[in-house]
Amino acid sequence: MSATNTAVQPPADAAAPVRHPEAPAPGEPVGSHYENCFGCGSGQPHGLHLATRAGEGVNVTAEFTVRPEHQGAPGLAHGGILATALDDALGSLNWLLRTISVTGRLETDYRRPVPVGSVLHIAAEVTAVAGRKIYATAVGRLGGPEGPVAVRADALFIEVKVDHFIENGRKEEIQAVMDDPDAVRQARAFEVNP
Ligand SMILES: CCCCCCCCCCCCCC(=O)SCCNC(=O)CCNC(=O)[C@H](O)C(C)(C)COP(=O)(O)OP(=O)(O)OC[C@H]1O[C@@H](n2cnc3c(N)ncnc32)[C@H](O)[C@@H]1OP(=O)(O)O
Repeated sequence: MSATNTAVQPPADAAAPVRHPEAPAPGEPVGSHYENCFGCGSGQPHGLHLATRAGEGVNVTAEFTVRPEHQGAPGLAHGGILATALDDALGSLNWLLRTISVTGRLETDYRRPVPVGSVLHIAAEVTAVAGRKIYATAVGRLGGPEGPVAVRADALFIEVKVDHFIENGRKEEIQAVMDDPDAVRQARAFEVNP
């Protein structure tokens, strides 16, 4: 079944995505953007701890191991958690484009239940770019990277500046990030994207 909303489908005049020359090399881990991120941060005990690697194109692969704290129904992953896993893998595509963008829309199809203990093998890629709009898609498979599809999503990400976070985030967390000069330098560098 394909997406139903045209908002997540690129317009005919959208451009093909371009892998940034300073993107992580194929096979390299794509680091977490923030240690307290529920999707990829190491500082969240119940988080998803997504392990993501760069692909050869404008794409990534990631694995998410479903733990008991991720349940919705007994023994099964919560659907919102699965959407989070896809959303986070899609968010890590920022590192391939070297942009900063946030999810505007995420349309998810659930095809198979995902048991606790299983590994969701995620593949995500940017399909097109139109101005600030980044169109991307992600799929999560069970049993291996070629296994049956359990969940998939089409997404629209919107490019933002670092100020998006500074102006909207809670002061305590923003201040903590601002106190780390490396984090600020890295984030600002993403704003300069020839
Ligand atoms: C210092 C720390 C750095 C940390 C870095 C972390 C990086 C990454 C983290 C990743 C973590 C994982 C990922 C996460 O969890 S990201 C977290 C979840 N997402 C959010 O919190 C985003 C909340 N939304 C917003 O902030 C604003 O709405 C944004 C910024 C998205 C747009 O507001 P803005 O005022 O800027 O722009 P605009 O309103 O003029 O819209 C622009 C264009 O886009 C179109 N449009 C917009 N929305 C939608 C929509 N829903 N469907 C269809 N179209 C939509 C709109 O029609 C327009 O089109 P056009 O009229 O031009 O044709």
